[in-house]
Amino acid sequence: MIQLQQISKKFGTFEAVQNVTLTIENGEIHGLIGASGAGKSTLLRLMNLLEVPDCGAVIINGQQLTELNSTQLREARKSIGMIFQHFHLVANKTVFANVEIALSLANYPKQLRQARVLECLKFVGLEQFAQQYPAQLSGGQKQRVAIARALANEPAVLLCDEPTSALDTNTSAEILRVLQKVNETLGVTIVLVSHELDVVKSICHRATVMDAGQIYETVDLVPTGIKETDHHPQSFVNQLVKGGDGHA
Ligand SMILES: Nc1ncnc2c1ncn2[C@@H]1O[C@H](COP(=O)(O)OP(=O)(O)OP(=O)(O)O)[C@@H](O)[C@H]1O
Repeated sequence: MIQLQQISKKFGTFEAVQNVTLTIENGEIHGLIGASGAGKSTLLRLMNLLEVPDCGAVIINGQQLTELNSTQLREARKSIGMIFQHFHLVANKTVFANVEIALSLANYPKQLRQARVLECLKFVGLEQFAQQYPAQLSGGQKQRVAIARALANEPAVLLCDEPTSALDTNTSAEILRVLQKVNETLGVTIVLVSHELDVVKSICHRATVMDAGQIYETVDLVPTGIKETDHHPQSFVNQLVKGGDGHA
């Protein structure tokens, strides 16, 4: 369970997050949605203390992160994975090495690392790309590597900051399907920041709408499912010329 209790964060005099209290249950996919600048990313980064709150408590599965020293925080962060809009892969390392980094940073036993990396790459469908470099991959493949890296230490929570915003509709659907599999088969709690309503509606069980650094409302959702998009070239022509729904 993720518990945010009356947390606030200022940048200079600007209050990016103001007195937010929110509980996210284990096993949920929870969306954070709102206009640009509403404070979604800041709130997400407060959940693993990438941003340190000015006041309030961040409690993950009973552990109050805001009270930990740096060694304890490093240990606690093993159970909180994170992915980003622009993937944040290391360009001069192979796909395999990118995932392995997470294990070495966590002092995962050396003799078990290779098997664990391959297991994570297999989970995201990329085991055959282990020796490629990020530049040789599509955006969707890069995001899948980032997911494999985030899963390496078997996190209980996965924080996702606009994970599909740099991707086209079909690739976005592919990543949402992987995130749903992470939630359903591994039981990982997911917090998903997005400015796209369709993304949140497709896989989230609840969503929190943010406005000007505060929670406007939290709502229950019934996920609508991930929609396939028709990418036949005629569908693009139809959308361009007729402003239709894209179905040829
Ligand atoms: N490190 C920082 N230093 C100064 N201001 C910041 C910093 N990080 C965020 N802000 C400001 O805090 C506000 C909230 O930013 P945040 O990125 O959390 O919003 P957001 O809802 O995720 O918006 P977007 O979708 O545009 O990323 C913005 O006005 C932003 O400029």
